[in-house]
Amino acid sequence: MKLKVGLLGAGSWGTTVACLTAKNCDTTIWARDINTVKEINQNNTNEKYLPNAILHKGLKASHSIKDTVKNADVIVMGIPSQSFRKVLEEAKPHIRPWVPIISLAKGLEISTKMRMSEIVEEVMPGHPAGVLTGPNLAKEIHFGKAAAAVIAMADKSIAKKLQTVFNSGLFRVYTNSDIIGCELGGALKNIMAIASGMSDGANAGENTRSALITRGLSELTRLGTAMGGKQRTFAGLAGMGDLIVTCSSTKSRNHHVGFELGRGKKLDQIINEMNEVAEGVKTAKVVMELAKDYNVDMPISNEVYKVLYEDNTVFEAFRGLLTHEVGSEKEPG
Ligand SMILES: NC(=O)C1=CN([C@@H]2O[C@H](COP(=O)(O)OP(=O)(O)OC[C@H]3O[C@@H](n4cnc5c(N)ncnc54)[C@H](O)[C@@H]3O)[C@@H](O)[C@H]2O)C=CC1
Ligand SMILES: O=C(CO)COP(=O)(O)O
Repeated sequence: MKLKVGLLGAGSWGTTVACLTAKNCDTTIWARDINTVKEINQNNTNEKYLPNAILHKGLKASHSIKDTVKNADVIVMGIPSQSFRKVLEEAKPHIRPWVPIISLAKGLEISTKMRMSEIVEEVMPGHPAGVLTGPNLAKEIHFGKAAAAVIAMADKSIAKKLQTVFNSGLFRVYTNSDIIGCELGGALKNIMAIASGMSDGANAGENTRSALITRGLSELTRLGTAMGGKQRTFAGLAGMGDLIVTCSSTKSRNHHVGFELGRGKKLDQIINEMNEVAEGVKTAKVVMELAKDYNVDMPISNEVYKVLYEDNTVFEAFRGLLTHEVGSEKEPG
């Protein structure tokens, strides 16, 4: 018998992942907007988030969280980080005991500095928590371009079972037991993507972008390992892989925010003009606090933060980076 997936959140990635799981499992997706529910059920489209895409014909949409999760064998959370807890709490009374809960989100909760799997453990103790992450631009995957991802869970046997839920011909899902590293890789690379976008928007050049990616990897690995992630994870799909794609692609929303900042637009205007989330904008706040808590030097994140929240210009950010002491590449600084 096919497993049943209940997926909460019908944005671009939630809808894309629902189409992937619909190939292997009975999948129901919850959308908070009734028009999105009708559109998915009647037309097999979700134009707001996946323009010109035809969704999997077997995918069902629901406007009821209860109906989406009550019979599910796996819950997938396609909700951005700042709303993740609220939606999970709404779903909680209807989720069956011990059902695994997999996060798709790449961010940290501002008020608590928590990772999404920590929120799952707090709200729903006893349920295996995991994350699906990696270099996965929704708009490419939906249109059938090959990609690889990681499912990270503490329990290897459950991760192995869930591999079969998400894996398909063109979407290759590896397992990893380092959930801390995988979640942090996904959250921290978004800030580097804003930095890289700023550099591209200001026409700084491709050598600059490459330097930002490489030093960004070093920076996120420093914080990530201090917080308990494994060094190897940051060199894998959830770290370097995701960092490269998000820092180099104009399809990335975080890169887009940085690009527009680099062209001189104000953050409020950029956000108001987008109808999708760029998680790095909020994660930058949390990361500056974590850098202090763990006493880790994060020069790129610090400059991004000052552009986002202290009215610094992109020019000042680059000057800040260029005047930062140049250490040895081998040293942590
Ligand atoms: N789009 C992509 O290519 C990828 C996105 N992600 C991550 O997946 C997560 C979800 O992102 P997307 O689907 O891309 O975002 P999106 O901006 O396309 O859509 C967000 C969805 O969440 C819903 N939502 C937002 N706040 C809500 C609330 N308070 N209550 C209920 N629903 C709410 C929206 O209605 C929308 O359906 C993010 O953390 C993102 O970083 C991860 C990999 C790839
Ligand atoms: O995480 C992503 C690709 O792996 C998507 O990045 P953005 O949220 O910046 O679009």
